[in-house]
Amino acid sequence: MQAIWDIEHHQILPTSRLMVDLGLAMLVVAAAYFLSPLVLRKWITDKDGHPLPPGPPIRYAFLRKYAELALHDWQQKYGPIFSIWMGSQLFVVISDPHVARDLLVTNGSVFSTRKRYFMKNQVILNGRAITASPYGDKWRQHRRLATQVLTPKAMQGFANIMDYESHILVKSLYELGHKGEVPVNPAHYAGRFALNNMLIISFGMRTDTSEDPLVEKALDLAMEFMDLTGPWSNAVDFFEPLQWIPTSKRSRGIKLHDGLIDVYGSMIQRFERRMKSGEYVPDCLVKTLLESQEEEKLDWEDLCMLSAVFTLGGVHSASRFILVRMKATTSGIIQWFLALIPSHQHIAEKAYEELDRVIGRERWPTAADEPNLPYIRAIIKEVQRVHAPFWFATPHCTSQDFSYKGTFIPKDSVVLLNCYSLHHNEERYPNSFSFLPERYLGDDLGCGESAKLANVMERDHWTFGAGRRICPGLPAAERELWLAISRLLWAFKFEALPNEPISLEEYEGLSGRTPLPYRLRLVPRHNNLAGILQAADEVKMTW
Ligand code: HEM
Repeated sequence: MQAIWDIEHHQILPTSRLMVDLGLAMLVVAAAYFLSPLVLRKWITDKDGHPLPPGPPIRYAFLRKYAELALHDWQQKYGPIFSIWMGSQLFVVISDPHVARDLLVTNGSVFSTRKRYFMKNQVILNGRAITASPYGDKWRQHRRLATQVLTPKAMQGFANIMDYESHILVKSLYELGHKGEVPVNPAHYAGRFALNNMLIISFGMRTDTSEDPLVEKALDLAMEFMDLTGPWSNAVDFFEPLQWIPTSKRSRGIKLHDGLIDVYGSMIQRFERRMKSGEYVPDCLVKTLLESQEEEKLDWEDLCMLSAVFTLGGVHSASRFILVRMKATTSGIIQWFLALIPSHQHIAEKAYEELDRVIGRERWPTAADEPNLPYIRAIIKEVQRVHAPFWFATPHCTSQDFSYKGTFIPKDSVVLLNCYSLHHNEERYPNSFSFLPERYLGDDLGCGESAKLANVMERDHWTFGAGRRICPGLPAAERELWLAISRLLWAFKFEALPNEPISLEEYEGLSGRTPLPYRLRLVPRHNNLAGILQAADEVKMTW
């Protein structure tokens, strides 16, 4: 039998006994580690003795598959603000509109930085791309540059192309569906719609076919980004020693970072060549960045990451897409809308009534019609409430200690906006688990204006986050969603397939959520559709 020399007691121990002792010691250490919140919750207080927000007495290594359900249970048990430990990271979870306003908006100077998530913010985005930047001058500078092309006024410059893209979306689905005879999975086309809109805003270009190699590359990168990031998905973010182990996931993160620099870097170089040769280039993010690069002291990685996050972020959240050649599929708000509507025919009927009455059948809705179609607006808001793509927005982080209503929120806490519970607040949204667009009738505000309301209980929803980090792409996203959804409703009836139920409960994605793949029939509502769709053919834009 193998033996080992025990230095302290000067005796030989059998290896098996030593292994058992070691195993036991490790168990004790692990138990002490995972149960330490029992003690820490008493120890960690502010100078006035206020404890952390209440929460479970153990540390978690992972949460169950649909983490929002765990958080919803906890908010029912612990209240509107609670705390949990994921590994070594303390999370403070906000589930109430007043608390969200008090902390993220009123005290935005404390609650607006980002945790240096190892995978997303360090390895992949390297602290850049606005979303990964710590709160401070660099973040302010990058956000200011980016929002120049995203203001509602700047959106006017992209109005025609967004209009055109929604045309192509409806046309593609019409052709694919053969007048409702062939069931369609709309995800790829919805994704291409969003991708083209973002490419126009970022690079002043679009893809002309859904098999475009550029789309393929961008989709690959976006899929990988979604797989690798997420507020709860990476143990490596919460157990720091794991960050030093060269795992395959870590290698994928590094490869993705390099891929983003490669793909977006070469797109920027091509754009720059055109600019320098005197060729016409449209106003867009990359033009703004290149023109101000020297003055703003932007390095190459800044340029690549800013343009990448716009393209990926916009597509990623505005309407997920599908990689048809692989089994992986994704989708977003447009996907959820199309998943919901076949089982809510009475809502579709009301929408048709409004469209026929206000718009008629000789033309279809435009951006200018939005104020006159309150029911369609209400449908879009309700889809965003019931199926927000990110149940936890993007986590914020505290930059200093903060005391709030008898609780203590330490510096470096990750602060999570629990949109699932916020969106199922029965006081604000009676019958909150039902899809009821009527609840938004009379709400004439856009999401950006609604987020500024003094009475936070009147805010429409929290899908775009809150406070100083609120999504800067909101005007673009709203315009896109309006054009796509109002036109889809004008054009089609939506029918589920008898033997292919569409799940509204299950979903895919860790950092964002999209429905499981499904098919439906899109039946033209009237004969005028064909005529209107003939008016625009695909435009090939070279660059
Ligand atoms: C339906 C579509 C979209 C949804 C639901 C969405 C949602 C979000 C959310 C929840 C955040 C985090 C906010 C926070 O930290 O409180 C965010 C941030 C961000 N979004 Fe969006 N977004 C959408 C579309 C877009 C588009 C179209 C763009 C670009 C054109 C964009 C660019 C960004 C950027 C750059 C950030 C980071 C902001 C910062 O950290 O300061 N998003 N978005």
